[in-house]
Amino acid sequence: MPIVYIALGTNLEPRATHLEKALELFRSLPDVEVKRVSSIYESKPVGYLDQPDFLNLVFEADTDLLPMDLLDSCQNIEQELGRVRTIRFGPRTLDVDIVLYGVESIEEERLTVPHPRMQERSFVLLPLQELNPEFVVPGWNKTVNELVAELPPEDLEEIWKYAPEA
Ligand SMILES: Nc1ncnc2c1ncn2[C@@H]1O[C@H](COP(=O)(O)OP(=O)(O)OP(=O)(O)O)[C@@H](O)[C@H]1O
Ligand SMILES: Nc1nc2c(c(=O)[nH]1)N=C(CO)CN2
Repeated sequence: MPIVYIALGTNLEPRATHLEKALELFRSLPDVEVKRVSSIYESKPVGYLDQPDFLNLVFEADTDLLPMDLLDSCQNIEQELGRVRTIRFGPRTLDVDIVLYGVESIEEERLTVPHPRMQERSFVLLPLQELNPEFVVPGWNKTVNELVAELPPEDLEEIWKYAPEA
């Protein structure tokens, strides 16, 4: 059964509630076993800047779902949390990204894994580093620790860590 890492992000209040609710929905899926959840990280928006700050976390899960079925489940949970897609990279009640699906590299129209922007995102790499620092990321052939070390120093200064989710 592959271990997967899934990233959650939210920048519309109540942000912490959206993360809690999303984890609850993932925990209720019969084919997904949530194993560990990172701390919550707060950071300024990356990309489209004129929007509120984000809360992000990453969780680790075992799953029997094939990648596309896992993506469907992630998108269903996004919908349940009421996300309305407007501006690309813009505000959202919940964004769910599949960061890693075991050691697989996937290039499909609807799904690219490892997530194609993970290596430039402190809000993905820092929570992932908490959970699996020595994991070798397929495609980059670098560990999570090495990818974190390559982030610009300011990206590590402008991100705030809070206690792990219960
Ligand atoms: N690894 C992945 N995880 C989740 N969605 C993915 C992934 N790879 C490709 N996608 C596709 O990306 C599409 C757009 O996703 P979304 O609207 O969440 O982008 P975004 O959140 O604005 O940007 P980003 O993907 O950089 O977080 C989704 O419909 C999905 O099919
Ligand atoms: N800090 C932060 N910035 C972002 C995020 C996010 O989750 N956190 N998600 C984005 C689009 O997916 C764009 N910018």
